[in-house]
Order: sequence, then C-alpha cells, then structure tokens
Amino acid sequence: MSTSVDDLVAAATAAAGSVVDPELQRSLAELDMVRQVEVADGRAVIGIALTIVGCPMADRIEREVTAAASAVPGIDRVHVELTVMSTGEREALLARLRSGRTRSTTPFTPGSLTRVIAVTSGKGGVGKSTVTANLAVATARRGLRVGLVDTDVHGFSIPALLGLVDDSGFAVRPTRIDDLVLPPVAHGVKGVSIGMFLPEGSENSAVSWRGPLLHRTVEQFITEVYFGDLDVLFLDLPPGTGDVAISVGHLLPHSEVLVVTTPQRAASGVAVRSGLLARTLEQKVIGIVETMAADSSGFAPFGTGGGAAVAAQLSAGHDEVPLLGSIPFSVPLREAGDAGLPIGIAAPFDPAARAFDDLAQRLTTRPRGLAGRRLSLSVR
Ligand SMILES: Nc1ncnc2c1ncn2[C@@H]1O[C@H](COP(=O)(O)OP(=O)(O)OP(=O)(O)O)[C@@H](O)[C@H]1O
Repeated sequence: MSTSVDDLVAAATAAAGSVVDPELQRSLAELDMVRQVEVADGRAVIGIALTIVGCPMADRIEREVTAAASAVPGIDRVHVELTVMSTGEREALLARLRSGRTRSTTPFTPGSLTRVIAVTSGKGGVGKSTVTANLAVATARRGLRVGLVDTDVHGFSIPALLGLVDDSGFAVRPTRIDDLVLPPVAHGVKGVSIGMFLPEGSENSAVSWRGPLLHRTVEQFITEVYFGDLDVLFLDLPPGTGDVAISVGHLLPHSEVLVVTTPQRAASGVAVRSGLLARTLEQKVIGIVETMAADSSGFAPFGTGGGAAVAAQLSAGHDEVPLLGSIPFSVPLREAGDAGLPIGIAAPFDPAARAFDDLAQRLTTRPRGLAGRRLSLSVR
C-alpha cells in the first residue's frame, strides 16, 4: 500500500516539529517554526523559520530536522530551507514565551513551582562553585529541569566548570531574541553568569561593581533571562555575607539556602555566619554540604567535623539543619572542573560523583518548605 503525498507531508511536518530547539528547549512545533512542507518523489522540502538572523543554532536545527524527516518511511532526501521570522511573528513568540509576564517581573515568585536554592559559603575557595555546578548537573540527570545563575561577580567560575567557554577560555555569549536572553545549556543545565555579559575586550578585567549595580544585575538575571519552566533554580552566591547575598534575599525571599564548608574548623566558623545572614533575610537554611572531606583511604587534608559543627550550630534553637552531603577530596573532581566537565560525566565511578548523586537525590526528595508560598486550594 503506497502512502499518499498528504500523509507524507503530515509525517514530515510532525517529524520536523518534534525537533527541540536547543536554546529554547521547546519543540519546533510549539514554537511555530515549521513552515511549508512539500514532498515529491521521496524528496521533502521543509521550511524552518528561525527566530533571529544568524541564529547560532541554525546548523544544529537543520541537521536534526533533516535526520528526523529522513527517518519517515517514504522520504529518502530532505532539503531544509531556513528563513527568519518576521518582527511580528517574533514578538508574538516572545509574548507567548513570557506567558503574559512583562519584562520586569520575575517568574520565580513564591507561588511558582520552581524551587530556588542559593548556595553560599563563608570563606572563598572552599569548593562552593564546584558543588553548585556538579549538584546542578546531578539534579538534571535525575530528570529535573534545572537552571543555574552564577552571581559570583568577583570569582565567576560556573562557565568554565560547565564547559561554557570559547577557545580563549572566555564565557560564551548567550543568544538574544530581541530583549530576551537565552541561557546556554550544558549537560542539561541552563546556565547564566556575570562572565557572559562582560563587555567585549574586558573579559579578563576585574569586576568592581558596587551594590546597586550588583543588585540590578542579579535582578536582570532573574527577570530577563528566559529559563522556561524549571523545577529547580540554583544560585551560586559569592562567598561571605556581602551585597549579592542580601540582594538575593530581598529579590527571592522564598529561596532556600545551602551552606558549603570544608571540614576545617576555621572555614566552618565563617560558614555559620552566611547561614545566619540567610535567616535574617527570612530564607530557610535547608542543609550543609561538606566538601574536600576525608576520602575512602582516610586522607583528610582539611581535617574532619566542620560540616557537622556548622549543622549543629545552625540547628541550635531552630528547626534541624541537616548535614545533607559530604563530598570527598578528589583529584578527578578537580581535574574534571579544569576540563569543563562535571564529575558525573568525566569519572562517573569516582566517589565524589556518587556523593553528588546522593546529594541530588536527598535534596530533591526532601519536601519543599511552604513558607511564603500560596497554596492553590479553592473552596467550592
Ligand atoms: N572535593 C574536592 N576535591 C578536590 N578539589 C576540589 C574539591 N572541591 C573543589 N576543589 C578544587 O578547589 C578549588 C576551589 O573550588 P571552587 O572554585 O569550587 O571554590 P569556591 O568556593 O567556589 O571559590 P570562590 O567562590 O572563592 O571563587 C578548585 O580548584 C576546585 O577544583
């Protein structure tokens, strides 16, 4: 039985429409990007309207549409014709993506379904960004939709840790559709960092912004970046109790806070302070993560006990703050970070990789606090 041309056109349209835009993470059908489709003598011509001229994902979309349509029985050749949406079409798409929100409002309200987790530490260099990046990837590998905002202005390292850097080692530039910023995606995590927005030519300069500018930048990250629907949004905060931590507390008071420390007493004493700051901002401290902890051979370069000590101090007189995970000191973890790879991909059997999987599991199976949230109950 031969397939009619109409059936082939319908099958090719569905196949092209099922391809997912790598940046918007929605199907081309949902984005209304599949245009005229014609099939004759086994050859399909498929029109795809890209969002912007010079879309960096054009090649990938073309390849994936070709592969999807070629898999349709009865189609043996595919030609993809790339065009660009008109201004009106693009504006309509942006309005749909924002779901009616205006530019300056955050989608991460207390009533939203996205859990916001800010990762903080007392001292610098204790492994906070390594924890945040690897925890985000481990969470995405559990099937959750994950975003990551790097607010560590002075020491932004998330782009390098996730491999979101160009050949010169500079953070990649996000694509923009008009005023909408699309976060680059790495290992299932949508990530943005201050490093991606530094003016061209000054990528190596020190960022010396003052409080109001930092506040505005953090605000822009959570209002103007298009994350789509997320299950979890992680924020990598700068170490200590400075302006950014306070801005995040004000902008996202329902965010939960995870405190990272090493086992060293000196680091843990300071880590307690970042937890106490979170409390004064009415954020909930949900747990402690100890990193650079003793490995399975008993090698403990930073001693032992710091994580438990921070947990005990922050629990005193409050709800219990558990020690949620302990990441061992691991050379493969350091090497993976230098190579821009998460440990779960570079060395999945390393004890540190398993520790991140356990941490992601514990974190995502913990019930989310209801503080500050609207319950969607209605009385009939
Ligand atoms: N568990 C670990 N085992 C071995 N090395 C680690 C571990 N965690 C982090 N490191 C290494 O320690 C260094 C500091 O880590 P990282 O940049 O994550 O710290 P940080 O607390 O985010 O620093 P800052 O916020 O001050 O920039 C990096 O070289 C990283 O590879």
